[in-house]
Amino acid sequence: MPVQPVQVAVAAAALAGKSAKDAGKLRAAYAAVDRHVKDKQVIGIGSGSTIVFAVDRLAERVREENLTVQCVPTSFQAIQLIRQHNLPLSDLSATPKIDVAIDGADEMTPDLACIKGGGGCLVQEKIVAYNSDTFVLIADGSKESDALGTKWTRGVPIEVIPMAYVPIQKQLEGMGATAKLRMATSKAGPCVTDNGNFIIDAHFGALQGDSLAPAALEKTLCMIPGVVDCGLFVGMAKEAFIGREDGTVMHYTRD
Ligand SMILES: O=C(CO)[C@H](O)[C@H](O)COP(=O)(O)O
Repeated sequence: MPVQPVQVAVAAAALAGKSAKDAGKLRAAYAAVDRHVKDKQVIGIGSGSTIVFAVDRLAERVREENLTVQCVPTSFQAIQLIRQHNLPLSDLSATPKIDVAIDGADEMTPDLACIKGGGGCLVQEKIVAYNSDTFVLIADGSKESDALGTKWTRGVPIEVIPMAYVPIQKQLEGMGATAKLRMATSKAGPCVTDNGNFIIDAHFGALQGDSLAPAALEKTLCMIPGVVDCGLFVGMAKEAFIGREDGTVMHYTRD
């Protein structure tokens, strides 16, 4: 898969006080917005900490260039971000065809397969990505990996219907995974997604070999009754912008 460095223009003020990691997220986000966003587009807005920088840049461009865009959110967090920046909020009913969706990732391989859902928004993220012409990942350099499951060891996030979580957890353990029900922070009990479901984080080790290859595992997981979707995104992203701590931004493209 081709990968090459790209130039990104970022004002020094935007980087002031940022850690090298956050500066990497910001540069990646700006690179994606500057290369992909055009007037009159419908834009999918991902979730997480990196997308915050992308929405900042998007709002800046909309103001400065007088762009007309529609924003389709992937989570309640994304709705709030869109509203806070006074960007036009849309949804898949009003604008079912998305021109470009931009989103973060928890771990990504050079073929642009990734694990998503660290922030618990994987279901809507996958729906928005699937309905976009171009799905672009943005991340800092800590997300680059040779094999999924080796850097992001918290497990593949799997959104499940609450009444089914125990049998699904047992089935995942039978497949050799460490499967944990994600618990909420600042609230007693499980983490409840924007869709009213639970999340099981299933760590299988490195996702390699016949049955654990990301594409095969994604299909297997999604076939389990009660699973709504999983955080393996395979063959979806066409490009990725990765902001490394040395200040470079690497641009990955998939044929
Ligand atoms: O999938 C996600 C949320 O469900 C995020 O995109 C992913 O967790 C990356 O987050 P961050 O940008 O904070 O590293």
